[in-house]
Amino acid sequence: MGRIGVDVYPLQSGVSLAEVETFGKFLGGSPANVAVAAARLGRRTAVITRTGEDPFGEYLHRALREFGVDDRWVTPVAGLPTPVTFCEIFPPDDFPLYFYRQPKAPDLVIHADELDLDAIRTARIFWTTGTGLSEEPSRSATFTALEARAKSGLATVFDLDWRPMFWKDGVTVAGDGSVPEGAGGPAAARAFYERALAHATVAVGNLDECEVATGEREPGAAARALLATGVELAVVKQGPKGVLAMTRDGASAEVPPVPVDVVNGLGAGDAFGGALCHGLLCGWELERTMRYANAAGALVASRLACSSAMPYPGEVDTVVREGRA
Ligand SMILES: Nc1ncnc2c1ncn2[C@@H]1O[C@H](COP(=O)(O)OP(=O)(O)O)[C@@H](O)[C@H]1O
Ligand SMILES: O=C(O)C[C@@H](O)[C@H](O)C(=O)COP(=O)(O)O
Repeated sequence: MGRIGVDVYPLQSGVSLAEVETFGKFLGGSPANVAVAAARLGRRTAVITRTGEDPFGEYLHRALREFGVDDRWVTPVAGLPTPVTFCEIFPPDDFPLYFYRQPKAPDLVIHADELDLDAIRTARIFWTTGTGLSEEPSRSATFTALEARAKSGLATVFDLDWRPMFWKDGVTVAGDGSVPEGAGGPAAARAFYERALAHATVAVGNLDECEVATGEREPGAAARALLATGVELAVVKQGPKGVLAMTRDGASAEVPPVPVDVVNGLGAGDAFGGALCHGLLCGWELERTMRYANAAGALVASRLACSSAMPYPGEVDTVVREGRA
């Protein structure tokens, strides 16, 4: 549940958008990418989101269906354009994103009373992200969905997904923990993140995101701080440094990165997420799941796109086996 948009990515690397001449068009938006990634690995997936009532919205429906992702819970919002996202590609580690989500992204207009709570309750995995908490009515809808999951005994993943540009800065959280509508910044985000994590069983984030959510950026301390919010599994992604995961019952797995020639690091986290879902659904032990997700992330870092670059099981198996993407 959450963000969707059209990624308009340069077909030239190492140049600023001012110089790019040609672009490719891809389905994007982190949670939508995660659904695509899990579908590529053979899972039955769906997304809950909204698009504009425009040709890009139509494209996203078509792309979801082509990827095998159920689009029945994707509805149009009249009067708002489908968001587009540009990036610049400066390998190996600089990939600035330029989000065009004005005046408001349709995916932040998800209303709680329009949710199919039966479907949300019974999904074997429910995945949502921090961006959904950045504005109303999406914030309340995200909490409603998470609350519906709370006693399900099924995996509920909260992806910290910190995108500061979606949060309005400059207003601090009031003493009672409430935040005026439209106010934001990391302090406000943390209060909402804590509330979301209280309903989640799995937390996943990169180091910047862990710092926003917990104040910690040393991987072990961040994982422990996430566990302290009540989740059963904390996953700290470290980009080219691999991943650390810890469970509430004391297990941990630290997996080194798979060496890779990076083309575009964007989407690695979402590939990782889809593979994490696959490992959880397979019931694999922690270390195996982390190695698999790590390999899926590295594979997408070696490719230009996000959604259409998500790997098939044979590709991930080969990287796990050979230790190189
Ligand atoms: N340059 C890279 N080399 C090898 N593995 C990578 C690289 N970038 C990402 N990965 C893998 O993908 C995972 C997610 O990437 P990361 O950049 O940490 O997430 P996000 O995209 O959410 O910030 C990493 O934990 C790692 O397993
Ligand atoms: O998340 C977005 O809205 C932009 C995405 O479309 C893009 O695919 C991306 O940045 C993926 O995020 P990541 O996997 O966390 O790098």
